[in-house]
Amino acid sequence: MKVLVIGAGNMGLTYAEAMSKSKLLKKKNVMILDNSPEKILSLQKISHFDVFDNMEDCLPEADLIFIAVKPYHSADLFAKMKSLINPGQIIISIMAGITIAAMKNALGIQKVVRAMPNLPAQVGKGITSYMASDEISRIELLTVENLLDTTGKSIRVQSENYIDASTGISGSGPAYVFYFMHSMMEAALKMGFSKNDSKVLVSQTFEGAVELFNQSDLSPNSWMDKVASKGGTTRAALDSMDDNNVKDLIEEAAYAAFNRAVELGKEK
Ligand SMILES: NC(=O)C1=CN([C@@H]2O[C@H](COP(=O)(O)OP(=O)(O)OC[C@H]3O[C@@H](n4cnc5c(N)ncnc54)[C@H](O)[C@@H]3O)[C@@H](O)[C@H]2O)C=CC1
Ligand SMILES: O=C(O)[C@@H]1CCC=N1
Repeated sequence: MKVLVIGAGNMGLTYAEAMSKSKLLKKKNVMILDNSPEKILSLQKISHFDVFDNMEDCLPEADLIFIAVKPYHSADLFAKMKSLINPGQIIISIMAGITIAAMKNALGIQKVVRAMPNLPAQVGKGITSYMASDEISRIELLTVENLLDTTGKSIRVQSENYIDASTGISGSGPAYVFYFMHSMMEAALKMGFSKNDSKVLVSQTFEGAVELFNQSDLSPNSWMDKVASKGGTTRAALDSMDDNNVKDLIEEAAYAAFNRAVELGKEK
């Protein structure tokens, strides 16, 4: 099996590396295509898979094609792909918003998977939601799932609405966590800690809290109660967050990303 990744950016490169290191594919079975001359130059220096700058040299060879360009580059890309693609090939798109119907229509093919991964895929801790068109067989679906899982975990959903929704939760979610980390690091700096100590205090707090959560069945609320003593410091912080509607604002932010994903799918 040969896989072509189109777009050697944050996500495309992550998938190419994860797949080429996995037992599913040999290094030489992963191809990567980009149209940026600088990207090609840097890839040729470091990468252990075949690098291409010309679609005609790689697309016809591929059984499976990962599309990892920005949504606003998709129309141009589809126009270039259309005459080279064949109906047996499987497309896996990780582009936010771009629907299965739009890809089928633009490429004139039927076997399409739409997936929404996230950036922790770079360290094998990604979470991907995905949905496949009916024309993908069970065996093909298993292969797709195995490839997606080279970057972490995955869930299959039955409606594309959940792909847009998961964009608002897990796709964009790492940035919300970094936002929270940044705010806590700023507070630590203001309190007089060095940059390095601020970083350690915050990162270890996040890592420890996530580990506690993962190793138990307790809800986040139950864990909050374990940290907060009656009349104590944590209660003062949580009350301040409640008074400022932080919970509602976070929910609103997640919905803003969800709605933007839906909008992206409607843009030409
Ligand atoms: N960055 C993230 O955390 C996530 C991104 N995504 C989705 O992944 C996709 C890629 O995002 P990033 O990797 O962050 O973008 P990026 O900008 O890092 O990479 C995109 C790459 O595509 C290349 N490219 C553009 N047009 C091309 C063409 N016609 N042919 C070949 N190569 C072309 C660019 O030169 C660039 O190297 C986006 O559609 C985004 O919605 C999904 C989940 C998470
Ligand atoms: O911001 C974006 O549009 C992409 C999709 C999810 C994460 N990054």
